[in-house]
Amino acid sequence: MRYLTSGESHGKQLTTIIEGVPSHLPLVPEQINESLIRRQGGYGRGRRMQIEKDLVDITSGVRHGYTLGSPISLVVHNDDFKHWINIMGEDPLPEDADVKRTISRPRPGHADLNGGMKYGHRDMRNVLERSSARETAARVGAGAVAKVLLRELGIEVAGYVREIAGIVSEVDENLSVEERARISEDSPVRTFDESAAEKMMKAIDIAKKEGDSIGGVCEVYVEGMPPGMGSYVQYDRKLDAKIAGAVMSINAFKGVEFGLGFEAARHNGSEVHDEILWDKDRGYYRRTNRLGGFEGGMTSGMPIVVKGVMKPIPTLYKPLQSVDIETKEPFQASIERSDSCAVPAASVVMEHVVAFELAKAITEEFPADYFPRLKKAVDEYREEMREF
Ligand SMILES: Cc1cc2nc3c(=O)[nH]c(=O)nc-3n(C[C@H](O)[C@H](O)[C@H](O)COP(=O)(O)O)c2cc1C
Ligand SMILES: C=C(O[C@@H]1CC(C(=O)O)=C[C@@H](OP(=O)(O)O)[C@H]1O)C(=O)O
Repeated sequence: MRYLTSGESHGKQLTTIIEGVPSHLPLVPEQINESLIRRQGGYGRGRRMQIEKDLVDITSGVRHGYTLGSPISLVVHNDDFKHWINIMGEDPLPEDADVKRTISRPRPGHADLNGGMKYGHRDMRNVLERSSARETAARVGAGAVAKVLLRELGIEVAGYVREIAGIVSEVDENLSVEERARISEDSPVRTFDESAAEKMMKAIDIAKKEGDSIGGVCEVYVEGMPPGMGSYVQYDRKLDAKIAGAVMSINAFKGVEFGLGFEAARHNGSEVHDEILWDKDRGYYRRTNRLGGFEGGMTSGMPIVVKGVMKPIPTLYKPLQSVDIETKEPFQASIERSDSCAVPAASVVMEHVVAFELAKAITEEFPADYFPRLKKAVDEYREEMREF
Protein backbone atom coordinates (compact mmCIF):
# COMPACT_ATOMS: atom_id res chain seq x y z
CA MET A 1 0.00 0.00 0.00
CA ARG A 2 1.17 3.51 -0.72
CA TYR A 3 -0.39 6.92 -1.07
CA LEU A 4 0.25 10.40 -2.33
CA THR A 5 -1.47 13.63 -1.41
CA SER A 6 -1.84 16.90 -3.25
CA GLY A 7 -3.48 20.23 -2.59
CA GLU A 8 -2.77 23.73 -1.29
CA SER A 9 -4.17 24.90 2.03
CA HIS A 10 -6.39 27.57 0.45
CA GLY A 11 -6.71 25.93 -2.97
CA LYS A 12 -9.78 24.14 -4.25
CA GLN A 13 -9.28 20.73 -2.69
CA LEU A 14 -7.05 18.11 -1.15
CA THR A 15 -6.61 14.85 -3.01
CA THR A 16 -5.34 11.49 -1.76
CA ILE A 17 -4.62 8.53 -4.02
CA ILE A 18 -4.15 5.22 -2.25
CA GLU A 19 -2.86 2.19 -4.07
CA GLY A 20 -2.69 -1.42 -2.97
CA VAL A 21 -5.87 -1.71 -0.91
CA PRO A 22 -7.23 -5.22 -1.61
CA SER A 23 -10.63 -5.66 -3.21
CA HIS A 24 -13.81 -6.53 -1.29
CA LEU A 25 -13.00 -4.48 1.77
CA PRO A 26 -16.23 -2.85 2.96
CA LEU A 27 -15.69 0.93 2.78
CA VAL A 28 -18.17 3.81 2.97
CA PRO A 29 -17.51 7.59 3.21
CA GLU A 30 -18.87 7.76 6.79
CA GLN A 31 -15.89 5.73 8.03
CA ILE A 32 -13.50 8.31 6.58
CA ASN A 33 -15.63 11.30 7.61
CA GLU A 34 -15.57 10.20 11.22
CA SER A 35 -11.77 10.49 11.20
CA LEU A 36 -11.77 13.80 9.31
CA ILE A 37 -14.19 15.33 11.79
CA ARG A 38 -12.14 14.10 14.74
CA ARG A 39 -9.02 15.74 13.27
CA GLN A 40 -10.81 19.08 13.07
CA GLY A 41 -11.65 19.14 16.74
CA GLY A 42 -9.61 19.77 19.83
CA TYR A 43 -9.18 22.80 22.04
CA GLY A 44 -6.74 25.45 20.82
CA ARG A 45 -7.43 25.50 17.13
CA GLY A 46 -7.90 28.76 15.22
CA ARG A 47 -10.82 30.12 13.20
CA ARG A 48 -10.09 28.07 10.08
CA MET A 49 -11.60 24.97 11.63
CA GLN A 50 -14.92 26.80 11.99
CA ILE A 51 -14.90 27.55 8.26
CA GLU A 52 -14.14 24.01 7.13
CA LYS A 53 -16.38 20.99 7.40
CA ASP A 54 -14.16 18.22 6.11
CA LEU A 55 -16.17 15.59 4.29
CA VAL A 56 -14.77 13.11 1.81
CA ASP A 57 -15.80 12.48 -1.74
CA ILE A 58 -14.60 9.01 -2.80
CA THR A 59 -14.02 9.50 -6.51
CA SER A 60 -12.54 6.13 -7.48
CA GLY A 61 -11.74 2.62 -6.32
CA VAL A 62 -14.98 1.94 -4.43
CA ARG A 63 -18.30 0.68 -5.75
CA HIS A 64 -21.48 -0.14 -3.83
CA GLY A 65 -19.62 0.05 -0.52
CA TYR A 66 -16.70 -2.22 -1.39
CA THR A 67 -13.17 -1.55 -2.58
CA LEU A 68 -12.39 -2.68 -6.13
CA GLY A 69 -8.65 -3.26 -5.73
CA SER A 70 -8.02 -0.28 -8.02
CA PRO A 71 -6.53 3.01 -6.76
CA ILE A 72 -8.80 4.81 -4.31
CA SER A 73 -9.08 8.58 -4.71
CA LEU A 74 -10.33 10.76 -1.91
CA VAL A 75 -11.22 14.42 -2.31
CA VAL A 76 -11.77 16.91 0.51
CA HIS A 77 -12.91 20.36 -0.61
CA ASN A 78 -11.57 23.50 1.04
CA ASP A 79 -14.61 25.59 1.96
CA ASP A 80 -12.24 28.51 2.59
CA PHE A 81 -11.26 28.54 -1.12
CA LYS A 82 -14.18 30.82 -1.95
CA HIS A 83 -12.58 33.55 0.19
CA TRP A 84 -9.20 33.08 -1.51
CA ILE A 85 -10.10 32.82 -5.20
CA ASN A 86 -8.26 36.05 -6.09
CA ILE A 87 -5.20 35.17 -4.05
CA MET A 88 -5.05 31.54 -5.19
CA GLY A 89 -5.96 32.28 -8.87
CA GLU A 90 -4.87 29.89 -11.60
CA ASP A 91 -4.64 32.41 -14.49
CA PRO A 92 -1.33 34.21 -15.14
CA LEU A 93 -1.24 37.53 -13.31
CA PRO A 94 -1.43 40.77 -15.28
CA GLU A 95 1.76 42.88 -14.95
CA ASP A 96 0.03 45.54 -12.86
CA ALA A 97 -1.85 43.12 -10.61
CA ASP A 98 -2.10 44.03 -6.98
CA VAL A 99 -1.43 40.65 -5.37
CA LYS A 100 -2.49 40.96 -1.80
CA ARG A 101 -0.96 39.09 1.10
CA THR A 102 2.41 38.47 -0.52
CA ILE A 103 4.73 37.03 2.10
CA SER A 104 8.26 38.40 2.25
CA ARG A 105 8.94 38.07 5.98
CA PRO A 106 9.49 34.36 6.69
CA ARG A 107 8.21 32.95 9.98
CA PRO A 108 10.91 31.34 12.14
CA GLY A 109 10.07 27.66 12.59
CA HIS A 110 7.87 27.38 9.49
CA ALA A 111 8.96 26.21 6.02
CA ASP A 112 8.79 29.74 4.52
CA LEU A 113 12.46 30.70 4.15
CA ASN A 114 14.00 27.32 3.33
CA GLY A 115 11.21 26.57 0.86
CA GLY A 116 11.38 30.04 -0.71
CA MET A 117 15.14 29.76 -1.26
CA LYS A 118 14.93 26.22 -2.58
CA TYR A 119 12.02 26.71 -5.01
CA GLY A 120 12.79 30.33 -5.93
CA HIS A 121 9.51 31.62 -4.47
CA ARG A 122 9.97 35.24 -3.51
CA ASP A 123 6.31 35.25 -2.48
CA MET A 124 6.58 32.70 0.27
CA ARG A 125 2.82 32.12 0.17
CA ASN A 126 3.78 29.61 -2.53
CA VAL A 127 5.61 27.64 0.16
CA LEU A 128 3.16 28.14 2.99
CA GLU A 129 0.23 26.85 0.96
CA ARG A 130 1.68 23.37 0.66
CA SER A 131 3.74 23.21 3.84
CA SER A 132 0.60 23.95 5.86
CA ALA A 133 -0.72 21.14 8.02
CA ARG A 134 -3.96 21.40 6.09
CA GLU A 135 -2.36 18.52 4.17
CA THR A 136 -2.79 16.30 7.21
CA ALA A 137 -6.52 16.07 6.38
CA ALA A 138 -5.52 14.20 3.20
CA ARG A 139 -3.28 11.90 5.23
CA VAL A 140 -5.98 11.20 7.76
CA GLY A 141 -8.13 10.11 4.79
CA ALA A 142 -5.52 7.50 3.85
CA GLY A 143 -5.16 6.44 7.47
CA ALA A 144 -8.92 6.07 7.84
CA VAL A 145 -8.96 3.55 4.99
CA ALA A 146 -6.05 1.74 6.67
CA LYS A 147 -7.99 1.68 9.95
CA VAL A 148 -10.95 0.03 8.23
CA LEU A 149 -8.66 -2.71 6.91
CA LEU A 150 -6.99 -3.16 10.31
CA ARG A 151 -10.32 -3.32 12.15
CA GLU A 152 -11.50 -6.12 9.86
CA LEU A 153 -8.37 -7.99 10.97
CA GLY A 154 -8.99 -7.32 14.67
CA ILE A 155 -6.35 -4.57 14.99
CA GLU A 156 -7.37 -1.32 16.75
CA VAL A 157 -5.44 1.95 16.90
CA ALA A 158 -6.08 4.88 19.28
CA GLY A 159 -4.36 8.27 19.44
CA TYR A 160 -4.57 10.73 22.33
CA VAL A 161 -2.66 13.45 24.19
CA ARG A 162 -0.18 12.74 27.00
CA GLU A 163 1.25 16.18 27.60
CA ILE A 164 0.70 19.84 26.71
CA ALA A 165 3.08 22.62 27.78
CA GLY A 166 4.71 20.41 30.42
CA ILE A 167 1.37 19.31 31.95
CA VAL A 168 1.40 15.51 31.92
CA SER A 169 -1.73 13.39 31.83
CA GLU A 170 -1.24 9.93 33.30
CA VAL A 171 -2.81 6.91 31.64
CA ASP A 172 -3.74 3.70 33.39
CA GLU A 173 -1.62 1.05 31.67
CA ASN A 174 -4.47 -1.47 31.91
CA LEU A 175 -6.89 0.54 29.78
CA SER A 176 -7.82 -1.26 26.58
CA VAL A 177 -7.46 0.38 23.20
CA GLU A 178 -11.25 0.84 22.99
CA GLU A 179 -11.32 2.54 26.41
CA ARG A 180 -8.45 4.82 25.43
CA ALA A 181 -10.26 5.81 22.24
CA ARG A 182 -13.54 6.46 24.03
CA ILE A 183 -12.15 8.42 27.00
CA SER A 184 -9.96 10.67 24.87
CA GLU A 185 -12.86 11.34 22.51
CA ASP A 186 -14.86 12.83 25.39
CA SER A 187 -12.09 15.27 26.35
CA PRO A 188 -11.65 18.65 24.60
CA VAL A 189 -7.89 18.12 24.75
CA ARG A 190 -8.18 14.38 23.95
CA THR A 191 -6.64 13.19 27.21
CA PHE A 192 -7.49 11.05 30.26
CA ASP A 193 -6.88 12.91 33.44
CA GLU A 194 -9.59 15.55 33.84
CA SER A 195 -7.60 17.76 36.17
CA ALA A 196 -4.64 17.73 33.75
CA ALA A 197 -7.10 18.53 30.95
CA GLU A 198 -8.33 21.62 32.83
CA LYS A 199 -4.75 22.81 33.31
CA MET A 200 -3.94 22.17 29.66
CA MET A 201 -6.89 24.26 28.53
CA LYS A 202 -5.84 27.08 30.84
CA ALA A 203 -2.31 26.92 29.41
CA ILE A 204 -3.74 27.13 25.89
CA ASP A 205 -5.90 30.14 26.86
CA ILE A 206 -2.88 31.92 28.32
CA ALA A 207 -0.71 31.19 25.27
CA LYS A 208 -3.46 32.48 22.99
CA LYS A 209 -3.92 35.64 25.05
CA GLU A 210 -0.19 36.29 24.98
CA GLY A 211 0.05 35.74 21.21
CA ASP A 212 2.20 32.68 21.84
CA SER A 213 1.87 28.95 21.11
CA ILE A 214 2.50 25.68 22.94
CA GLY A 215 3.37 22.10 22.05
CA GLY A 216 3.09 18.69 23.65
CA VAL A 217 3.26 14.92 23.38
CA CYS A 218 0.84 12.56 21.62
CA GLU A 219 0.65 8.80 22.09
CA VAL A 220 -0.66 6.06 19.84
CA TYR A 221 -1.65 2.69 21.27
CA VAL A 222 -2.30 -0.38 19.11
CA GLU A 223 -3.76 -3.75 20.05
CA GLY A 224 -4.02 -6.84 17.89
CA MET A 225 -0.92 -6.63 15.69
CA PRO A 226 0.38 -10.16 15.17
CA PRO A 227 4.02 -10.79 16.19
CA GLY A 228 6.75 -10.69 13.56
CA MET A 229 5.51 -7.79 11.41
CA GLY A 230 8.53 -5.90 10.06
CA SER A 231 11.94 -7.56 9.91
CA TYR A 232 15.44 -7.51 11.38
CA VAL A 233 17.12 -8.77 8.17
CA GLN A 234 17.50 -5.41 6.47
CA TYR A 235 17.58 -1.90 7.95
CA ASP A 236 14.83 -0.62 5.70
CA ARG A 237 12.42 -3.38 6.71
CA LYS A 238 12.32 -2.47 10.40
CA LEU A 239 8.73 -1.54 11.16
CA ASP A 240 9.50 0.60 14.20
CA ALA A 241 11.77 2.72 11.99
CA LYS A 242 9.01 3.10 9.41
CA ILE A 243 6.54 4.17 12.07
CA ALA A 244 9.09 6.63 13.48
CA GLY A 245 9.55 8.11 10.00
CA ALA A 246 5.81 8.45 9.52
CA VAL A 247 5.39 10.20 12.88
CA MET A 248 8.33 12.51 12.18
CA SER A 249 6.72 13.44 8.86
CA ILE A 250 3.79 15.09 10.64
CA ASN A 251 4.13 18.87 10.58
CA ALA A 252 5.88 20.18 13.71
CA PHE A 253 6.81 16.73 15.10
CA LYS A 254 10.35 16.68 16.45
CA GLY A 255 10.86 13.30 18.12
CA VAL A 256 9.51 9.77 18.53
CA GLU A 257 9.87 7.12 21.22
CA PHE A 258 8.58 3.58 21.74
CA GLY A 259 7.65 2.33 25.20
CA LEU A 260 10.07 3.75 27.77
CA GLY A 261 11.88 5.53 24.93
CA PHE A 262 14.50 8.03 26.10
CA GLU A 263 13.82 7.01 29.71
CA ALA A 264 15.51 3.65 28.92
CA ALA A 265 18.86 5.44 29.01
CA ARG A 266 18.36 5.98 32.75
CA HIS A 267 17.68 2.33 33.71
CA ASN A 268 19.54 -0.99 33.85
CA GLY A 269 18.73 -3.72 31.35
CA SER A 270 16.85 -5.70 34.00
CA GLU A 271 14.46 -2.76 34.33
CA VAL A 272 13.98 -2.27 30.60
CA HIS A 273 13.59 -5.66 28.90
CA ASP A 274 10.32 -7.55 29.04
CA GLU A 275 10.36 -11.14 30.33
CA ILE A 276 8.91 -13.77 28.01
CA LEU A 277 5.99 -15.97 29.10
CA TRP A 278 3.81 -18.56 27.37
CA ASP A 279 0.18 -19.51 27.81
CA LYS A 280 -1.93 -22.05 25.89
CA ASP A 281 -4.55 -19.50 24.83
CA ARG A 282 -2.32 -16.45 24.36
CA GLY A 283 0.82 -18.11 23.04
CA TYR A 284 3.95 -16.08 23.77
CA TYR A 285 3.64 -12.77 25.60
CA ARG A 286 5.71 -10.44 27.76
CA ARG A 287 5.32 -9.84 31.48
CA THR A 288 5.70 -6.09 30.91
CA ASN A 289 5.69 -3.91 27.81
CA ARG A 290 8.46 -1.41 28.45
CA LEU A 291 9.74 -1.70 24.90
CA GLY A 292 6.39 -0.65 23.48
CA GLY A 293 5.70 -3.70 21.28
CA PHE A 294 8.95 -3.93 19.27
CA GLU A 295 12.10 -6.05 19.39
CA GLY A 296 14.45 -6.33 16.42
CA GLY A 297 12.34 -4.06 14.22
CA MET A 298 9.47 -6.57 14.52
CA THR A 299 6.25 -6.52 16.46
CA SER A 300 6.30 -8.69 19.58
CA GLY A 301 2.53 -9.14 19.63
CA MET A 302 2.30 -6.87 22.68
CA PRO A 303 0.49 -3.53 22.29
CA ILE A 304 2.45 -0.94 20.32
CA VAL A 305 3.00 2.21 22.37
CA VAL A 306 4.57 5.10 20.50
CA LYS A 307 4.89 8.75 21.46
CA GLY A 308 5.59 11.79 19.28
CA VAL A 309 6.56 15.26 20.42
CA MET A 310 5.07 18.32 18.73
CA LYS A 311 6.86 21.64 18.98
CA PRO A 312 4.82 24.81 19.58
CA ILE A 313 3.14 26.22 16.45
CA PRO A 314 5.55 28.57 14.61
CA THR A 315 3.10 31.33 13.64
CA LEU A 316 2.94 33.75 16.55
CA TYR A 317 0.55 36.68 16.94
CA LYS A 318 3.43 38.30 18.84
CA PRO A 319 5.96 37.43 16.13
CA LEU A 320 9.68 36.79 16.45
CA GLN A 321 12.28 38.73 14.56
CA SER A 322 12.81 37.90 10.91
CA VAL A 323 14.24 39.57 7.81
CA ASP A 324 12.25 41.07 4.93
CA ILE A 325 13.71 39.28 1.91
CA GLU A 326 13.00 42.29 -0.34
CA THR A 327 14.82 44.90 1.76
CA LYS A 328 17.00 42.61 3.93
CA GLU A 329 15.92 44.82 6.83
CA PRO A 330 15.05 43.21 10.17
CA PHE A 331 11.30 42.94 10.60
CA GLN A 332 8.87 40.99 12.69
CA ALA A 333 7.75 37.77 10.92
CA SER A 334 4.44 37.68 9.01
CA ILE A 335 1.32 36.89 10.95
CA GLU A 336 -1.06 34.39 9.43
CA ARG A 337 -4.29 33.27 11.02
CA SER A 338 -3.15 30.39 13.21
CA ASP A 339 -3.82 27.76 15.85
CA SER A 340 -2.29 28.38 19.29
CA CYS A 341 -2.11 24.66 20.09
CA ALA A 342 -2.83 21.80 17.71
CA VAL A 343 -1.60 18.89 19.86
CA PRO A 344 -5.11 17.38 20.29
CA ALA A 345 -5.70 17.49 16.51
CA ALA A 346 -2.20 16.16 15.88
CA SER A 347 -2.93 13.10 18.05
CA VAL A 348 -5.61 12.15 15.51
CA VAL A 349 -3.13 12.68 12.66
CA MET A 350 -0.56 10.53 14.44
CA GLU A 351 -3.10 7.74 14.98
CA HIS A 352 -3.79 7.71 11.25
CA VAL A 353 -0.21 7.83 9.96
CA VAL A 354 0.68 4.96 12.30
CA ALA A 355 -2.38 3.03 11.10
CA PHE A 356 -1.26 3.40 7.51
CA GLU A 357 2.21 1.99 8.27
CA LEU A 358 0.65 -0.98 10.06
CA ALA A 359 -1.75 -1.74 7.21
CA LYS A 360 1.15 -1.41 4.78
CA ALA A 361 3.25 -3.85 6.81
CA ILE A 362 0.41 -6.39 6.92
CA THR A 363 -0.26 -6.19 3.19
CA GLU A 364 3.47 -6.59 2.49
CA GLU A 365 3.69 -9.65 4.74
CA PHE A 366 0.56 -11.27 3.26
CA PRO A 367 0.31 -10.06 -0.34
CA ALA A 368 -3.26 -10.52 -1.54
CA ASP A 369 -5.41 -8.53 -3.92
CA TYR A 370 -8.61 -9.99 -2.49
CA PHE A 371 -9.38 -9.04 1.12
CA PRO A 372 -10.90 -12.39 2.27
CA ARG A 373 -7.68 -14.10 1.14
CA LEU A 374 -5.64 -11.62 3.20
CA LYS A 375 -7.82 -12.23 6.24
CA LYS A 376 -7.46 -16.01 5.91
CA ALA A 377 -3.68 -15.69 5.67
CA VAL A 378 -3.54 -13.48 8.77
CA ASP A 379 -5.78 -15.87 10.75
CA GLU A 380 -3.62 -18.87 9.81
CA TYR A 381 -0.46 -16.98 10.67
CA ARG A 382 -1.84 -16.06 14.11
CA GLU A 383 -2.61 -19.71 14.76
CA GLU A 384 0.90 -20.73 13.68
CA MET A 385 2.45 -18.11 15.99
CA ARG A 386 0.41 -19.33 18.96
CA GLU A 387 1.76 -22.84 18.50
CA PHE A 388 5.35 -21.97 17.68
C1 LIG B 1 -2.78 19.68 13.08
C2 LIG B 1 -1.71 20.72 12.90
C3 LIG B 1 -2.07 22.07 12.84
C4 LIG B 1 -1.10 23.05 12.67
N1 LIG B 1 -1.49 24.37 12.65
C5 LIG B 1 -0.57 25.32 12.47
C6 LIG B 1 -0.95 26.70 12.45
O1 LIG B 1 -2.13 27.05 12.59
N2 LIG B 1 0.04 27.61 12.27
C7 LIG B 1 1.34 27.27 12.11
O2 LIG B 1 2.18 28.13 11.95
N3 LIG B 1 1.72 25.97 12.14
C8 LIG B 1 0.81 25.00 12.31
N4 LIG B 1 1.21 23.69 12.33
C9 LIG B 1 2.65 23.37 12.23
C10 LIG B 1 3.27 23.69 10.87
O3 LIG B 1 2.52 23.14 9.81
C11 LIG B 1 4.72 23.20 10.82
O4 LIG B 1 5.43 23.68 11.90
C12 LIG B 1 5.38 23.66 9.51
O5 LIG B 1 4.82 22.95 8.42
C13 LIG B 1 6.91 23.49 9.48
O6 LIG B 1 7.27 22.15 9.54
P1 LIG B 1 8.16 21.54 10.75
O7 LIG B 1 7.65 22.20 11.99
O8 LIG B 1 7.84 20.09 10.72
O9 LIG B 1 9.57 21.86 10.50
C14 LIG B 1 0.27 22.68 12.52
C15 LIG B 1 0.62 21.32 12.58
C16 LIG B 1 -0.35 20.35 12.78
C17 LIG B 1 0.06 18.89 12.83
C1 LIG C 1 -6.11 24.29 7.77
C2 LIG C 1 -5.63 23.53 8.73
O1 LIG C 1 -4.62 23.88 9.58
C3 LIG C 1 -3.87 25.01 9.26
C4 LIG C 1 -2.43 24.63 9.43
C5 LIG C 1 -1.56 25.80 9.32
C6 LIG C 1 -0.13 25.54 9.15
O2 LIG C 1 0.62 26.51 8.93
O3 LIG C 1 0.30 24.39 9.25
C7 LIG C 1 -2.05 27.08 9.42
C8 LIG C 1 -3.50 27.39 9.60
O4 LIG C 1 -4.07 27.69 8.35
P1 LIG C 1 -5.01 28.96 8.10
O5 LIG C 1 -4.08 30.12 7.98
O6 LIG C 1 -5.76 28.72 6.83
O7 LIG C 1 -5.92 29.07 9.28
C9 LIG C 1 -4.23 26.18 10.15
O8 LIG C 1 -5.61 26.42 10.17
C10 LIG C 1 -6.15 22.19 8.99
O9 LIG C 1 -5.63 21.55 9.90
O10 LIG C 1 -7.07 21.74 8.28
